[in-house]
Amino acid sequence: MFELHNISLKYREQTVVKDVSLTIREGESVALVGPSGAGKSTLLKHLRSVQATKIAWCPQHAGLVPMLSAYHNIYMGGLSRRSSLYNLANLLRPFAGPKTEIQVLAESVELRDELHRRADELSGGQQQRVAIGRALYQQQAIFIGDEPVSAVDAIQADKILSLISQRHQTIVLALHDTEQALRVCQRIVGLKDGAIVFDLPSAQVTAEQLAALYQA
Ligand SMILES: Nc1ncnc2c1ncn2[C@@H]1O[C@H](COP(=O)(O)OP(=O)(O)OP(=O)(O)O)[C@@H](O)[C@H]1O
Repeated sequence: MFELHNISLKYREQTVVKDVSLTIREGESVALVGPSGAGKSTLLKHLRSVQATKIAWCPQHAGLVPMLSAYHNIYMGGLSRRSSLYNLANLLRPFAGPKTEIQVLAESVELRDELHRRADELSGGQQQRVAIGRALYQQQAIFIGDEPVSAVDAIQADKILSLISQRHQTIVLALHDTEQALRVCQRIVGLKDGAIVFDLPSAQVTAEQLAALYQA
């Protein structure tokens, strides 16, 4: 799925990911963990760019269209599967097919009454669940999520992450909550200052390794 060899990534003159090598195989679930600014988002964006057509993408900031309903924002995940004419007509009056699909999807991310409300009238957690719905509606094999459940309560977060796992062959997530990362992903990649500090099966990651990652 991904094979990076000694990759460095920079913004203007500043290198923020340094000499990283990382291979991710089909079927793996991988969590990137590490302190703020470690380079997790930058690395995820790079992974997204190398497999652009195969990725369901859930960014850190939901990036919803504020004046459109939750329904239409989720529908956007499937835009590329349909013609422009179909998409335009569906914007004016939703067709039965996508309407049913999106209702079912919305239920699965615990959005029921919110589906026809404007995105900018939803809470942060509701907006994040719309963004997850939009990513799920992309119906791709690989899910890349940058803190996809950071604004959702712990019980909902676990349910949503297991839904994401069920629906994708391969998942790569940046997660701040290391316990959640250990629960959800089989493999943990610890990043610090743009470099990989450890890359281990979840069962082998120790509390000391995690603590060291977050020490200044
Ligand atoms: N668009 C940008 N332009 C310039 N520098 C950036 C940009 N985005 C991120 N950076 C810098 O790159 C470094 C890595 O940022 P990145 O967002 O990848 O970290 P992160 O581990 O995802 O952090 P967080 O957990 O806070 O989201 C940081 O020093 C950040 O300031």
